[in-house]
Amino acid sequence: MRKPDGKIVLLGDMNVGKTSLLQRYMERRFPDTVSTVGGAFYLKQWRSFNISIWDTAGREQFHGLGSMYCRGAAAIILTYDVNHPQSLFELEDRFLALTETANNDCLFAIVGNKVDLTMERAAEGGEKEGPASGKAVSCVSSKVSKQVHPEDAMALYKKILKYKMLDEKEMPAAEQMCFETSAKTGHNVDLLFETLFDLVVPMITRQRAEESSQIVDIASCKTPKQTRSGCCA
Ligand SMILES: Nc1nc2c(ncn2[C@@H]2O[C@H](COP(=O)(O)OP(=O)(O)OP(=O)(O)O)[C@@H](O)[C@H]2O)c(=O)[nH]1
Ligand SMILES: [Mg+2]
Repeated sequence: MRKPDGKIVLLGDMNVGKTSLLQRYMERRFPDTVSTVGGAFYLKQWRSFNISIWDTAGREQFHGLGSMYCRGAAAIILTYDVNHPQSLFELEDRFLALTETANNDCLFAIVGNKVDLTMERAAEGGEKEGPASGKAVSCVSSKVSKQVHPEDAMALYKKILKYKMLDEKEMPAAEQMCFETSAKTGHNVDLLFETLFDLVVPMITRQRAEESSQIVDIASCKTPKQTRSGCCA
């Protein structure tokens, strides 16, 4: 098997939907999942590059493995559940420290999953009227209002850049790197992965160019003339 050219890692608390997002993207379906044990990866061919995408376990007992999976990562997808604020806090508290082993110029995406479970703002207003209007409230939705807003994710993104001492002007903007997704409906899932692939490919190309410029042509190196050592011959 050819060695992958780049690595992307999904991190985040258990149950936020990391495995489901990856399966939605790679297999175009939303199957039943079981909580991940350890980690697993898919290989994605993007243009002429081979990118590995690693799914990790969110369960606390596997936490120690996280930094191993992040080693050499070109991008990390920090995933939370838009209905559980704690899952966003955990990203900063528990998961950010695991990314120390990633590349120095590693990209970060912050992904709020399960938006399909939240109430559409448009559906809240519009047609819906109270008893005083004489119109019945037409639909009773089982959806709940969103607990975490995109601004919270963008604030975390900016915080991460500061923490990593990355220059905000040189990194992609928060608006580009914070996503709300649904692995169930597929909402924004392709956009998430393909935005990252398009950002990671130039990094791989740059890295290769740097590596090849550092290769020393041994054949062209002349053997230095034998000189007598010592200073007082
Ligand atoms: N409604 C809805 N449910 C989702 C979505 N994504 C995942 N789920 C459900 O959430 C549960 C957990 O999903 P997983 O993908 O296994 O979560 P995980 O983050 O991989 O969890 P760990 O492997 O334990 O870290 C499953 O029951 C999924 O079906 C989504 O976008 N919408
Ligand atoms: Mg999983």
